[in-house]
Amino acid sequence: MRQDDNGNRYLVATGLGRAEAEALAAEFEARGHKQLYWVEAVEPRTPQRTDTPQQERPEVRYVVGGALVHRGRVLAARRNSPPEVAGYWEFPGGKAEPGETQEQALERELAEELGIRARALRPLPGSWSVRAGLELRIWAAELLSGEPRPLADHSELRWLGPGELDDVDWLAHDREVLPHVAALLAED
Ligand SMILES: Nc1nc2c([nH]c(=O)n2[C@H]2C[C@H](O)[C@@H](COP(=O)(O)OP(=O)(O)OP(=O)(O)O)O2)c(=O)[nH]1
Repeated sequence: MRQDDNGNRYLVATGLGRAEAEALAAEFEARGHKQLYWVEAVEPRTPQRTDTPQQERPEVRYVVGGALVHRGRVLAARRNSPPEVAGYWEFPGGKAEPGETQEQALERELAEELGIRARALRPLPGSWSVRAGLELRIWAAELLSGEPRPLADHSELRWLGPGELDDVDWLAHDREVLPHVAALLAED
């Protein structure tokens, strides 16, 4: 898979064994300016329906979470709703509106939810299906101004240092991106 610096994700190659795919990804990664390459395991192909009318294919919408890094720590936010995710920790953010880029959506959501100005820096590898037609992406982001406060969707905020990433009960998808977040903290 390849992801460009706008968060657009492309299938580069398929049908390769893990080792061959990893080698190819490493080769592309070494050459690709501002592009991320990685390997994903896929289920064996199932027969595709070819008669699905266009209007039945759901449009994909993105939820963008921000790994907001500041002074070597990342911000975790505890959701207060809806019930199925309440109490769990996430990277604050929300759904992109039609016509909005992922960066714009993240910067708007962080302003609305936390009362801060932040800048989206780059997408971290990975994409997760929250439900049909809704994909989660996590972006690295930096704090430009303000002190985050839980204004809307969260009951609590915590700045986590490199040794504290496992200290909160993350939503399952967010947990998968933690190795990349740890790498961000090491860079900061
Ligand atoms: N914002 C955010 N949502 C996440 C993360 N991980 C994760 O599984 N989700 C899920 C929880 C929700 O089902 C969905 C995001 O919806 P949301 O409630 O944050 O989006 P929103 O603020 O635009 O919501 P709304 O105004 O449409 O109600 O994605 C994450 O790190 N950040």
